[in-house]
Amino acid sequence: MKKIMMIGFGAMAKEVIKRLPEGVSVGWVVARPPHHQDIQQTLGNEVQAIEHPSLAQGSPDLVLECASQKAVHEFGEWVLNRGWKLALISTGALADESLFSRLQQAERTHQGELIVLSGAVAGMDGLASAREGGLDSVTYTSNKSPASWRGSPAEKLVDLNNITQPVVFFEGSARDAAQQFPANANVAATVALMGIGMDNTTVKLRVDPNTSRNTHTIHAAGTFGEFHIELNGNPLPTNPKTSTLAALSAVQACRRLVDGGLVA
Ligand SMILES: NC(=O)C1=CN([C@@H]2O[C@H](COP(=O)(O)OP(=O)(O)OC[C@H]3O[C@@H](n4cnc5c(N)ncnc54)[C@H](OP(=O)(O)O)[C@@H]3O)[C@@H](O)[C@H]2O)C=CC1
Ligand SMILES: O=C([O-])CC(=O)C(=O)O
Repeated sequence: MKKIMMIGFGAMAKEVIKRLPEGVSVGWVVARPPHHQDIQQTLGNEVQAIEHPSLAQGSPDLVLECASQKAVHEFGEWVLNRGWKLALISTGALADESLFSRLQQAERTHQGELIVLSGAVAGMDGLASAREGGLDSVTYTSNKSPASWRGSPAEKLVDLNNITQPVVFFEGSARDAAQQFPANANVAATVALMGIGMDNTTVKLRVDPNTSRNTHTIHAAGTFGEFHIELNGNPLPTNPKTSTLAALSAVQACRRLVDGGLVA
């Protein structure tokens, strides 16, 4: 049995736990104390609810971060310094150059592994392949409902309660998008990491009152040719910001623990 450590016990973590493949179980959940009772009641006393990975008894086969960019800052380096495997969903944390280089250093020094989950988008394998031949431009657009942007800085840029037409309220680099919208634009960072980087990837964030889906569009051009991907994702019923596919990408990472890396 492979044992994973979850960081976070919100909408995505709960969805991942529900869908864990056979042969994988949760050994530890890192969460703030108010969640501990819920964790023990839901998952039983075999699972350790802890405030920090250092409190874990034993070693996980994989640490799955499903929490926040802040959590990557708080725990990422510690986990990699132990030589553990760390899969990130809050990939926007890597827009912080200093954190990214510390995580890479820890990964190299301690033979840990830093995994960027593909999350809510598809096509990251093709984008990474295209990069090998040289990419001229990559543009990523995120289009979501007003509910998906609530609680983000979009509230100050557009009247989410009264819009009648789609509005692009942010256009800039992937680095700025990921840092200014930490709970909404991690995909911008993922696309940047797989393609032409945080400063050269153009990002547009758009609110659309006529959609209930999270639509991710990537346009990439380079030596390989050109591709255009549009992915219309269903949000999780428990969090309209978060696409179901993002949780499924974490489930797939768990499946690779038992099935090996044959199917990427
Ligand atoms: N890469 C991608 O494609 C995608 C990435 N995401 C990212 O995934 C993450 C999880 O999403 P989701 O589950 O829907 O979000 P939720 O807000 O539903 O849950 C996040 C949970 O993580 C906990 N958490 C956050 N920071 C910390 C911390 N520093 N220490 C301990 N616990 C922490 C929160 O605890 P508390 O209640 O105590 O605050 C909360 O329970 C988010 O960062 C989101 O932006 C989401 C979708 C796609
Ligand atoms: O789930 C999504 O649609 C994307 C998302 O929240 C993010 O990029 O942070």
